[in-house]
Amino acid sequence: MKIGLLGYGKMGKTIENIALNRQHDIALKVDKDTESYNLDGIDVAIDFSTPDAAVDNILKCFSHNVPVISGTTGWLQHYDEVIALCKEREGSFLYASNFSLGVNIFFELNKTLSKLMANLPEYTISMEEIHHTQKLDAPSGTAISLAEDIIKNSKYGTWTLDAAKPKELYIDAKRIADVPGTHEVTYKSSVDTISIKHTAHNREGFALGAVIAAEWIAGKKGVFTMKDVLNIG
Ligand SMILES: NC(=O)C1=CN([C@@H]2O[C@H](COP(=O)(O)OP(=O)(O)OC[C@H]3O[C@@H](n4cnc5c(N)ncnc54)[C@H](OP(=O)(O)O)[C@@H]3O)[C@@H](O)[C@H]2O)C=CC1
Ligand SMILES: O=C(O)C1=N[C@H](C(=O)O)C[C@H](O)C1
Repeated sequence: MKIGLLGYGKMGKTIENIALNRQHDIALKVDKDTESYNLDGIDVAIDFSTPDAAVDNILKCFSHNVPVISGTTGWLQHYDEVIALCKEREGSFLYASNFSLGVNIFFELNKTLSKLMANLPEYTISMEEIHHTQKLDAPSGTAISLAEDIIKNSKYGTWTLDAAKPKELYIDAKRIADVPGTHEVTYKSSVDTISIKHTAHNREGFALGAVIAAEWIAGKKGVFTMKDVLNIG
């Protein structure tokens, strides 16, 4: 498969190694200095760029009829318009806030736990996410996905980064050098604490999931999620 890497930073380079090991060609590498790029002959594009660049990259793939998967976070205020354009242009698109198998299992655990806790208002829920200091967005896309699933089954109407808003689900977004990505959800009452936690040890799980998703979407049309790829949940 000929892969185009839209974004060739920490994730783009990790994806390149895994894709080459799985016998794919990296036919295009795009970074901030790329003035324009040509998608001719690309089977699937993989976007791990920046919050400001992701939407343009994705729309360009729709225009050139190239299936695209995106792991870039921090652009979700445009998600609905991107999906509408994908459908209008009969494109192929998959966004995941986190491509790792472990986090996708963690998403399912989080949903199950939130349903079990739905009628127990004595528990206060909070979240913590920790990432490296180069990360541009906060909270992480993964934390937003977890929060949205918790909110559906809780008294909270929205999430917040402000600990002084007790009616909202608090996400403590910490930035510490070299941390690839840690997420924890905690339910606390006066008598006990329940918590679930996922810790990424490196970026390889994210990158392998992205390459598996790229292999899966090749030749398909539509809007997909990692649940379609992994057949879980
Ligand atoms: N969904 C998931 O599983 C995961 C998602 N992420 C997300 O992926 C994104 C990238 O992460 P990471 O690789 O760590 O970040 P990096 O900062 O290491 O890489 C970003 C890359 O995007 C490039 N870039 C900047 N502008 C453009 C543009 N207009 N078009 C194409 N590329 C551009 C940068 O170029 P230059 O090098 O020249 O600056 C750089 O190569 C982030 O949003 C992050 O949150 C990260 C890990 C897992
Ligand atoms: O920027 C990162 O590094 C990561 N970003 C994703 C997110 O925002 O959730 C996924 C992962 O946690 C690493």
